[in-house]
Amino acid sequence: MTASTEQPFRLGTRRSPLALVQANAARDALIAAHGWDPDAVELVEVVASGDRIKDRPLAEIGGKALWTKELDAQLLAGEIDAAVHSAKDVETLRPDAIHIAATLERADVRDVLVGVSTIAALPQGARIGTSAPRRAAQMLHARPDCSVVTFRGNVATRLARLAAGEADATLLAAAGLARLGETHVGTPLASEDFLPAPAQGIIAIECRRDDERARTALAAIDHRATHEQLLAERAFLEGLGGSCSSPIAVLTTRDGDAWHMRAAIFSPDGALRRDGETQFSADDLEPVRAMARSLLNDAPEAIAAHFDGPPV
Ligand SMILES: NCc1[nH]cc(CCC(=O)O)c1CC(=O)O
Repeated sequence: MTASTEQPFRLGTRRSPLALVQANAARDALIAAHGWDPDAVELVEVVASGDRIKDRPLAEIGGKALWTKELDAQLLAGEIDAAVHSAKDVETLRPDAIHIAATLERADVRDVLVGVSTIAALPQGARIGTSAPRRAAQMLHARPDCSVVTFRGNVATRLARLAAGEADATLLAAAGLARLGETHVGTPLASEDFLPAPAQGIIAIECRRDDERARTALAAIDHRATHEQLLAERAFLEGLGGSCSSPIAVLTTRDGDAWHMRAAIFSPDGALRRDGETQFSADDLEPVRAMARSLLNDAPEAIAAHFDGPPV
């Protein structure tokens, strides 16, 4: 396809530096997979409400739709053909007319600790800068003496707030740091010890469910193993009725021909933690939903209160 014979493929993206790197990765993948001219894919920058409101925790200002609402509207209005997202920021329940058509190969799933070299090296009573319930709870579970200060904004903003002494340490996704070229920052935490967020490290590209042209174009860049992990982790989230205000951690790894999932849910203060694990195959996610059910059934109220349970 060339831009002269057909309309360019319009890829919607947020405007943060990380979002733009991710959108360019999707664009490069499309161009390479189809042998398209560089101008056959056009990036369309969209301002998300989450990028405008920076001083309050996400859970307080309405959750993850803050990252998807504007891109969804443009997609449904036909102003863009697809939207590129950090899959981690895409809410569990999506409009019926929108379909996750492709995922790029999952990057490093780990969180990076910045400010100190290990969790054990945190000074007594250290302040952890984060606004992610999972990072806060998991860290407080390991270090109940620490406290959490709300840290939002893009990666550069958070690093600047750490440098300004607003916290003693912060946690950032290795995937995001790497995409921004910040590989020298901090120390990655082993994913088995500090479990990642559902979908961390995955770039997802959505299109209209009924748009065959876009679906075909995007199928060519889909990384199947990543897509399988994403669907499984999203099924787990759905089974819990979890949102971005629920402290949920999950790690999916290959186990021979099958997949293995480890998960943990927490009370927000980190005092309580429940762990689960299961094996599953991509064509049967029931074990994943069963794990969500049994975790919730056994969870004390201090944990369960932050989950809605499976959809009815
Ligand atoms: N919540 C913001 C967000 N969404 C996705 C990433 C990183 C990239 C990824 O996980 O793919 C980040 C930054 C961070 O958590 O440090």
